[in-house]
Amino acid sequence: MSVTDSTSVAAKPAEVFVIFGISGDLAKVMTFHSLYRLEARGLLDCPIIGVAVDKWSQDDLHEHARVAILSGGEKIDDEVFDRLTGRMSYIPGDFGDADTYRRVGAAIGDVATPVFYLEIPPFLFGTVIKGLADAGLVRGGRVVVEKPFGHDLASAKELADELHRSVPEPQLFRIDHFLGKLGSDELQYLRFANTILEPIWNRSFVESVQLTMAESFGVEDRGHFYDPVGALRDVVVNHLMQLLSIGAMEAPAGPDPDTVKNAQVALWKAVATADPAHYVRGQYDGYQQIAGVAAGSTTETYAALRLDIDNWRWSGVPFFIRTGKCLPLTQTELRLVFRRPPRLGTQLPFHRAPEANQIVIRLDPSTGVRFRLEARPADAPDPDTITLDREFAKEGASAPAPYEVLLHAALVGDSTRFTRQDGVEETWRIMQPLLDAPSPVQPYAKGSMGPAAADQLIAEFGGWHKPWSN
Ligand SMILES: NC(=O)C1=CN([C@@H]2O[C@H](COP(=O)(O)OP(=O)(O)OC[C@H]3O[C@@H](n4cnc5c(N)ncnc54)[C@H](OP(=O)(O)O)[C@@H]3O)[C@@H](O)[C@H]2O)C=CC1
Ligand SMILES: O=C1O[C@H](COP(=O)(O)O)[C@@H](O)[C@H](O)[C@H]1O
Repeated sequence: MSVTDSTSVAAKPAEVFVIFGISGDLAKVMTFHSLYRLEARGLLDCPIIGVAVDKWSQDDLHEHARVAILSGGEKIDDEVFDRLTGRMSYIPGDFGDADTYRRVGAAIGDVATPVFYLEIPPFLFGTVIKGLADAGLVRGGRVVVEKPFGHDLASAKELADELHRSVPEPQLFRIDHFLGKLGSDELQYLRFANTILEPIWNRSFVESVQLTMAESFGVEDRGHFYDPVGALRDVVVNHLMQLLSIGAMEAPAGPDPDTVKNAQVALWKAVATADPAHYVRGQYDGYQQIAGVAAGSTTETYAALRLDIDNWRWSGVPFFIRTGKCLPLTQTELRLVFRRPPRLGTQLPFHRAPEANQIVIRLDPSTGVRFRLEARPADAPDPDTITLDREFAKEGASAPAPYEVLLHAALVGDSTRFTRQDGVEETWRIMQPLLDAPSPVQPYAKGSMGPAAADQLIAEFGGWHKPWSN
């Protein structure tokens, strides 16, 4: 079976959900809370078994769940909480010990469709997957794995080879939480459901595209994790490449998971490998003092790069990507900058050349769309740029969080929002030259928009636009 074939596993709902690593940080910040919210919405209907090394009692498990849900900002409804904890149990065990899998097997019984969620460090993926496979537990079920999927192209292939020895590709669900974001859906819908947008979403009308993921916080509490990784591996090769594909791909020819993924992969295949000459790396002042950061570290906390897509839709339109920690705001957006209009043939005595139109799709911190247009306000001497903004959700409205969306999709067996191995390899292929020949890292002040060199990267295309924030 090839890595591009994931349709052969029919979408059967999970009969049991087994979480390896339930004592970890991700479970604390995301999993318990997401499961609670799914329970509240009536979307859970199978037992949940947590597995980790710690010797937790059933009460410990419930207490961890309660603390995690409360610290996620949720007000606990006792009836929902009791229903959730009523379906949860815990198995302590060493991931390297065959007896752990025997006990998991005894707990799940002879179900045909178990779902295993591996929220564990990646060096343990192989051990746990082999343990499950050797114990005959994977069956017709699914194994959900967390990022990172390798640290470069070669290691991504090695990891896949290791996983495929125990679990075929169609049964592997790789999480990229950007695919669970509401904004990713909204961007797709906006693009393909509007007759006035699709015809202009190409090189005939668009001059350049800017993708910004700015974060106002640093990595103070996770220097150990971040320092060997850096911005390119942490968010560009995965999250921002997903966003790029959704913003630039052709409309999928159908809604089934493989057809959607084929459209994404086709887009990535058309992206030229990145050029180190068009790559700027930055590091915020003070980063080196963080616990867990190596002395003299050259890890980037900021990355800006240019990508070129060699296909009929995008040839000649540069895509500029930037992301950074400790920037002035937290905001993620995709911005299309259109070509300028020609000289105006109007008789009106206007002194100002029109600006290029822009369409901005914002994904975070809230979702929305902005149109920047030229207009002639009645009360002004000259025309001006006006903005037409629309938030996609009412303030305070609570949409499903990405992990809620993704865990539910894994439970029901819909693989559309999970990354396929050929896509993983394409995105590493694009970034590999930047890993092989990283440009020198440049310092930048906390609260700035990154190093000045990033402005040079985009200077001939009008510079970076200030992100749309409220
Ligand atoms: N934390 C986050 O916000 C995010 C994490 N991820 C990914 O999710 C996965 C899990 O992350 P996270 O929860 O932060 O990881 P943790 O380090 O908190 O560990 C997760 C689980 O693995 C166990 N574990 C860790 N190291 C070992 C070891 N050497 N031997 C045996 N068990 C071990 C932990 O046990 P114990 O509790 O006893 O240490 C825990 O149960 C990783 O792949 C990470 O990249 C992805 C996105 C966000
Ligand atoms: O995976 C990661 O993503 C977060 C950003 O995700 P968001 O949903 O909060 O926008 C990033 O801060 C983190 O460094 C990275 O590991």
